[in-house]
Amino acid sequence: MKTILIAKQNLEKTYSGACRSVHEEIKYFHSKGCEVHTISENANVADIESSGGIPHKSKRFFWQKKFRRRMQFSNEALKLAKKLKVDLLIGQGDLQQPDVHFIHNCVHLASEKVHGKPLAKDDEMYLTHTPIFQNHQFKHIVANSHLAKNELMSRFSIPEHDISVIYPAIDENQFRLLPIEERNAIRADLGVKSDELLVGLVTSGNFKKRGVDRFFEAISLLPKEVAEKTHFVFVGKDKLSPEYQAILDRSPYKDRVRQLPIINKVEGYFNALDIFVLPARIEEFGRVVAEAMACGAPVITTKWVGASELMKAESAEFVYDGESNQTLANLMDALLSDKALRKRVSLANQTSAKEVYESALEEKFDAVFGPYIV
Ligand SMILES: Nc1nc2c(ncn2[C@@H]2O[C@H](COP(=O)(O)OP(=O)(O)O[C@H]3O[C@H](CO)[C@@H](O)[C@H](O)[C@@H]3O)[C@@H](O)[C@H]2O)c(=O)[nH]1
Ligand SMILES: O=P(O)(O)OC[C@H]1O[C@](O)(CO)[C@@H](O)[C@@H]1O
Repeated sequence: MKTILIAKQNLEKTYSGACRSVHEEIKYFHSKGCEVHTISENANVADIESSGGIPHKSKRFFWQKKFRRRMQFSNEALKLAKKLKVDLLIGQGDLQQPDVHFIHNCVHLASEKVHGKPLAKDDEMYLTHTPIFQNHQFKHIVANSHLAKNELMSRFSIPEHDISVIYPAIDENQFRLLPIEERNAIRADLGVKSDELLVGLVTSGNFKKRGVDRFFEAISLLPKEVAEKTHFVFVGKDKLSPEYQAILDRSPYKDRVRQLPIINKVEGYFNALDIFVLPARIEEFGRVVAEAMACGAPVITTKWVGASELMKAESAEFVYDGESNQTLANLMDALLSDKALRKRVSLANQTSAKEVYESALEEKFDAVFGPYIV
């Protein structure tokens, strides 16, 4: 039996896309008969055990600066790997010398896209990620999109054969189109009347990265008759900054825009929407896009979102470059004004989302991990 150790500093957050990836990895290796251990500072122990993992808590060096703390975590993980005599050590961007690295964030590109400047050389994330890629401190990388793979190849000259793309998956039993009565009940609970429409942006947080400001600006640019029959919602753990609140306060439709709380059954939000919007400056994959597609939402997003790679044919017309808020407004208007178009794009998205169903993941993992677990 092979022993696997998966390291990630934080394994507590249920709304984090990277944590969800770790659960996919645990379930896969467990299903292959491996003994799967995890190490993290914080863990949702019950969840890890129910996925088939054996959780270990690393010491928390909370008094240390962030980067030093990351290095301590990395060392703790390496120590445990030695003790358990693991056959395969898997990192998620915060382990310095894994066998295989799942990369969730392109921190250098993100700094350029979100803040308009290179990542500072003393930034915690620069110090953590740069040596891994520059010094080739891995045997293989799993990137969560072609966008991420291309970035790693072009910035760090990593050879193409060292990187596989495996899109994060969606649980098709959770993220699916609900019966119309249930969808209508959720909409009614959200205060949407039968002749009104609902547009939403759902994310884990980091509103600037996800372009929440662009969403607000575009709402203001909608034709009055369209905006006044539509509700707009955004979901994420962050509080609006004063700058973003000011954008909203200037909007003629500010009373139609609301933040909704993070809830367990997030698929209810996707099912309630007439359009899902993610005008992100960068999103390496963006599970929320795939989840919204599987729940039948037409999606508007940018070419800087990895999951836009799933959007085909007519749906691909709703992938834009992210720069112009007028373009975003026009795309929203086109969908809000045309029920038949919404229906076509919804059906196309539901079909495309099948590419990332959890049931299709085993084959993709086999291709990468087969040689490690035979
Ligand atoms: N339960 C619950 N989950 C939520 C809620 N809001 C968001 N989430 C969940 O939080 C997850 C967010 O995942 P991503 O959209 O992928 O973003 P991320 O947390 O920043 O994840 C990072 O890693 C991912 C996996 O590689 C990447 O897909 C992503 O681009 C990013 O780099 C999704 O599964 C989404 O359903 C909520 O209200 N309730
Ligand atoms: O959203 P989370 O769960 O904090 O994880 C984000 C990911 O970003 C990193 O902090 C940097 O890539 C990783 O360590 C982690 O896997």
